[in-house]
Formats: sequence, structure tokens, C-alpha cells
Amino acid sequence: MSFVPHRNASLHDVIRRAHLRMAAWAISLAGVLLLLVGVVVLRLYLLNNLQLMARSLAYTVEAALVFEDRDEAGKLLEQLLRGEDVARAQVFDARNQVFVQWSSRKSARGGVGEMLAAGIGLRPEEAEVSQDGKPVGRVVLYSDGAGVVRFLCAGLAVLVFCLGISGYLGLRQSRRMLRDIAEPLEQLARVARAVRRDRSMEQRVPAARIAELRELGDDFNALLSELQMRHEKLRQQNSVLELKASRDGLTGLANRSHFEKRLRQALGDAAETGRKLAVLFLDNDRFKQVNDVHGHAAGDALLRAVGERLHAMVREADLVARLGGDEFAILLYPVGGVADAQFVADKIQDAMREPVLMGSGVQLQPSVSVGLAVYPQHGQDLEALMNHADQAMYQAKLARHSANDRDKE
Ligand SMILES: Nc1nc2c(ncn2[C@@H]2O[C@H](COP(=O)(O)OP(=O)(O)OP(=O)(O)O)[C@@H](O)[C@H]2O)c(=O)[nH]1
Repeated sequence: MSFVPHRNASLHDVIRRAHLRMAAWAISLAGVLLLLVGVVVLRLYLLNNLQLMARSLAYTVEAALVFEDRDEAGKLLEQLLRGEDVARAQVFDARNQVFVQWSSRKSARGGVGEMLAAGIGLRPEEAEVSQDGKPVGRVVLYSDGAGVVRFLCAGLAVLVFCLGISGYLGLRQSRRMLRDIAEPLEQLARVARAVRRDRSMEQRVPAARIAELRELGDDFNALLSELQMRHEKLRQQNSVLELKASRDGLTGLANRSHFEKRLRQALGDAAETGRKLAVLFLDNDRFKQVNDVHGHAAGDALLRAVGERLHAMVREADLVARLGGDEFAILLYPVGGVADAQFVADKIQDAMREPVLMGSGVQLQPSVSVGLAVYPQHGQDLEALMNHADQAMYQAKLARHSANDRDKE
């Protein structure tokens, strides 16, 4: 297990590995120490036990040894030692010759226990056999180490069990930590990404359980609120600017560039749908005289009044614009054809019959010459249509002027 996290390791991996490592180290260390202490205590206990058995055996086989009854001594050894944790027993006589000996059938099957017993220093225990205080022999017992094996097996099983449990708890803990640490961070990253990619600044990071992360989220949310506010303000300023850029300052109508933009859009749409559109070109008649006689302010007021009347003559979807000076234009879209456009032009002329009353009490008579062009008959694009309408207006103006001149004569 590496201590240095992999470069691309996720927070989840790092936390999970740290928990598992911690659990494994803690349990292994505690387990090994406990096993060592256990083995030391167990060794003392087993030595005591062996000593007690050796003394008891020395007392039991005393008579058989004195009367040199080997069979009886063998039976006694079998009776006393069967089922005990003893591998071998030897009884020596006064001449230190082996009088009788006994081996466990268990230990004959394998010497692992005895090896382990030797490994932890379980030496053979001996006890003197005496009669009336006089030594007549001795008994030597060898442990089979079964107690050690049992203890080690149980200890290892408990250790493995504890490792499993603490691994499981470590994983659960890492999952909880992940929920508390990684989730808020992931949400923060998700919201930041959404703001960067889609400019969706209405998103907010939910409150985290950990105080520091909650604070981070709150700061982030406050930053988003500020950004959102500024963004909204900018958007509003932009739309005001856009509106201003598309309006004529005097009349409040659309200006030339906005009119041309809308006309291009309408032409594109009409080309796709097969619908018709009409452009009306209007120019005030003898407007210079108005300025000259009544002043520039009166001219402005007349232009505003003409603009309002034009606007009142068309539908909501149509567009009235002041192109500049005393020129106006109207986009009728959709329109049935030339007749419909002419009908609107006539309505406009009717609307101009009423004089405009100035603040000074002076009455000014508005008068406009109108020329029209219909798509697709009179032109396929903006320039062609505007030209056609301009020419038509010019013709109308000429006719008006000559009629006026005739009237004067
Ligand atoms: N009051 C006012 N006058 C303007 C404005 N813009 C242009 N004019 C004036 O409008 C007049 C336009 O005159 P023309 O269109 O050339 O001629 P006209 O007197 O209308 O004569 P015809 O078009 O031939 O009938 C000019 O005298 C300009 O100075 C404006 O915003 N306000």
C-alpha cells in the first residue's frame, strides 16, 4: 500500500485508503502486542500446569517404582496423562535409568505444537519421586504445545475478525467522510462549471455539514449573487443601449439601421415562406419652408406629429422608421400585394389632412409624398426595393409639386 496518493486519485480513493490503512495498522499492532503478552502469560500458566502434573505423577507412580511394577506404572501414566496437553512422560529410577515412558497419540500425529512449545521456551518439567524423604526416581513431562496452538489459532482468528470488522467500519467511515467532504466540493465544482459554461448564475451551492466547507459554500454563493446582480445590471444597460441604438432620437421611431435590419430579416423570412412585403417611402413636402417660416423647433414638432400619425396607421407588426431629415419609411409585413400597400398609403394621406396645432397656436399642414415597392414584384433585395420606393415617391412628389404650381397659377 503506497503512502503517496496517485496523481489522479479521487478524494474518495484517498479517504478510503487512508481509513483502511489506519484500521489495518491499528488492529495489527494491537493484535500482535496482545498475542505477545498472551504468549508470555500462557507460557507461565502452562509451565505451572506441567509442574503440578509432574508432582502429581511423581506421587502416583511412587509405589509402582518402589515395587518395580512397570505395567502398573504404565497404566497410571496412561490414566493420568490421557487427554492432557502432554507429549511425552518419562519415569526414571534411582539409577537414572528409564523405568517407564509414555507418549501421547495426539503428538505422534504432528510435532507442530511441540515445536511451538519449544519456540516459546516451554521446557520439560520434572519432579522428584521420593519415599520417606529419600529420592527413588524422577518424573519428566514434555508439553505437546496444544495450549499454544489453541491460543495462537484463537488469537489469529480474532485478529482476522477484528481486521475485517475494522475494515468494514473504515469503509463506512470513509463513505461518511466522503459525503461530508467530497460531496460539497463536487457540488461547488458542478455549480462553478455550470456558471462558466451556461452562465446559469441562479444556481447555488447547498449548505454543507462541515463548518469550513459551509463557509466556503456561503462565500461562493455570495460571490454568485454579486455576479448575478452585475450581470443583470449589464444586461439591462445593454438592452437600453441596444434600444437607444435602434431608435430615432426626435420621434422615438426606429432609425434607419434598425429599419434596414428588420427589412433584411423580413426579406429572408418572405423568401422562405413565399409571403409578400411592402416598403413605403415617405418624404415631407416643402419642409424647408416650415423650418424657414416657423423655426426649427416647429419643424421638429411637425416631424414628431407626422411620425405619430404614421405609427397610428399601421399594424403592431409593421414598422415605422425615420430614415433621417424629413424622410420616413414603413415596412408592411406580411402584405397581400400592391393593392393592400396602396390602401395603407391612401390611409396615410387621409391622416395628413388634419393640420397640426403648435403650442404657439399656429397650425401647420403636414404633407407627405409616398412611394411604394412590393416584394417580390418590384425588387428582390433591400437596395432594389428602397430604390424603387424612392423613385416612386419622387414621381409622386413631382406630380404634387406640379399640381400645386398649377393651383397657384
Ligand atoms: N426641424 C428639423 N428640420 C430638419 C431636420 N432634419 C432635416 N431638416 C430639414 O428638412 C429640410 C428637408 O428639405 P428637403 O427634403 O431637402 O426639401 P423640402 O423642403 O422638403 O422639399 P421637397 O422635399 O422637395 O418637398 C431641410 O431644410 C433640413 O434642414 C430635423 O431633424 N428637424
